Amino acid sequence: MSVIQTENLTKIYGKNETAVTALDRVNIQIEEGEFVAVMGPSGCGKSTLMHLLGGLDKPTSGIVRINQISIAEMGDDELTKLRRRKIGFVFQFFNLIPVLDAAENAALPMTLDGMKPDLARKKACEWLERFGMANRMKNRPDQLSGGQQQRVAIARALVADPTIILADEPTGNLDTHSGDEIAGLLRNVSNDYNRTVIMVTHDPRIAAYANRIIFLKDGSVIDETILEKKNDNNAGLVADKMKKISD
Ligand SMILES: Nc1ncnc2c1ncn2[C@@H]1O[C@H](COP(=O)(O)OP(=O)(O)OP(=O)(O)O)[C@@H](O)[C@H]1O
Repeated sequence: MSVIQTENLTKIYGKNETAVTALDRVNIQIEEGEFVAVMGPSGCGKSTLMHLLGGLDKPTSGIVRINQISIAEMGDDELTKLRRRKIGFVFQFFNLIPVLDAAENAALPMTLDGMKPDLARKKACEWLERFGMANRMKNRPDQLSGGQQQRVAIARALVADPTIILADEPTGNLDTHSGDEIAGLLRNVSNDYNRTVIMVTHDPRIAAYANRIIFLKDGSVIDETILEKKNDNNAGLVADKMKKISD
């Protein structure tokens, strides 16, 4: 059953002569537990798509369904609950709070949602331990490497137990080695914990960790590739496709 589905999803910024069509009748369907990468040249609409899927912005026309329910039909309370509990967000620049330690940062969505700090911290620590951060719980962000900070941000995205993770260029601010580790971690989150992960990236090597790649150009889906198994040739295949699209 699809967890996310769009129907003729369209977003136009501005009006009249300044109007920009960022997404043009996009139809995608994403199943439970999939790890999908979204790729395409700069300005093709990747971030716009993520914002609409996460209910952070509204489409000009068309529909986003999460677990078969159109988010346009949700009231404000329901939409807030969806964003807080059903969807976890991961960003390029981690967005951690400098004065909080790793566990407090990862626990934040639960403490903001009214959970007792001790219990929220326990839940956050469980995810941090799974991500190899057991001895870093009390470190503040400035005492952590970029890759470690992104692990904290991913733990924060998962702490409320959402089924969907939306990651916008999660490796964009990391070196090659840390980028690989984070992409591998997101793949494990999808495979081992049955979360649906959608990740924007411009890096073919990172996209090759996904099970499926959706290619966007000028606001439209122009191609899709299913990657059956992780292997060393996938990044090359994806890079070739990207080059063809960009030419
Ligand atoms: N708030 C906005 N107002 C006007 N135009 C916008 C706005 N946000 C995005 N756009 C335009 O919509 C198009 C799609 O932008 P979007 O950020 O979704 O692309 P992207 O594929 O994520 O790009 P990049 O890879 O460079 O981050 C671009 O032409 C962009 O300039």
